[in-house]
Amino acid sequence: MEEQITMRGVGISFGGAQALRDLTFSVGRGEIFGFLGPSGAGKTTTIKLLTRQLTADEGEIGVFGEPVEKLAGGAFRRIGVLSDNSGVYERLTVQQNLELLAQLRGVDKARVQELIEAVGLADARGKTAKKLSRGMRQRVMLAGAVLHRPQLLFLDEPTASLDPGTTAGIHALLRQLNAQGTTIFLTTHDMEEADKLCGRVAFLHHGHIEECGAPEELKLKYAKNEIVALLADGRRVSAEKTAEGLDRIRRAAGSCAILSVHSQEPDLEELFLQVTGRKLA
Ligand SMILES: Nc1ncnc2c1ncn2[C@@H]1O[C@H](COP(=O)(O)OP(=O)(O)OP(=O)(O)O)[C@@H](O)[C@H]1O
Repeated sequence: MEEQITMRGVGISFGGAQALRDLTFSVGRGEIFGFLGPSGAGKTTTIKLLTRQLTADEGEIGVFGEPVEKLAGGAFRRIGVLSDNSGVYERLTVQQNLELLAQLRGVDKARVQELIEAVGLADARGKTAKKLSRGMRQRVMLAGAVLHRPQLLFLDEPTASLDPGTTAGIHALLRQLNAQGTTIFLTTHDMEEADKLCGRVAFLHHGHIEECGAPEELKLKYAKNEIVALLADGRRVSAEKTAEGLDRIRRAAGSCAILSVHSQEPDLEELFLQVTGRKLA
């Protein structure tokens, strides 16, 4: 798979405190890659390194197959970023904000209309930015980040503290962009979001990747070697996930019907706790 992002042995410290150490991972073209970690784990710092807002103390960083320090202006036009630094002009309306950006990026106005609809702001297009709710503002910034159909999109906690409806709308837009070819690097501490959206996730803990893989793969890897049967009399019987375990359940059930047998798979939240010893939020 053509690599859009690579990091090898990357480290950075701030005033003697190591924020990232030996960070090594890559993201291939067309992926939605989730970078998961609690507050302070180093997620934003990683995005800043990948977008050249910071320089690493050690290691190699590549974007579009080139060392990040060699990326020229043209390459940056293929990148979109939504982060804490993203902003809107308070006195301009939703539409004016996006039209201004479109003009700066040489994007046609029809794309602005298309995105205003896609992020569900058609009714708010004439509202000035200072009157927007947090969720609306976030959607304007997201529309701004993807106006130019970037090949690679960095999203720093795109749905943090948004209501479920707005979150679902943003997820739909991200899936659509991804289907059209945009590779997405997304930080979050919402495990459900990661599970729904991401093909692969990395668990970041104290500036280091502790685990990386497809959510389903990780769930299987850390699945307890256990099956649980639900019996018709309401009992739950658990046993080892082997032929003997199944026999044991049959014996325990006796003449009682076995309604279901499930293997115990952890969700990503439990997995993160298991791998890092720490809760995500
Ligand atoms: N410019 C800076 N100067 C000093 N310390 C910094 C700077 N930027 C980040 N840090 C420190 O580096 C560590 C990682 O911060 P970072 O913002 O990358 O975490 P994060 O995972 O994005 O957290 P959050 O989810 O709260 O945004 C933290 O300990 C933070 O205090």
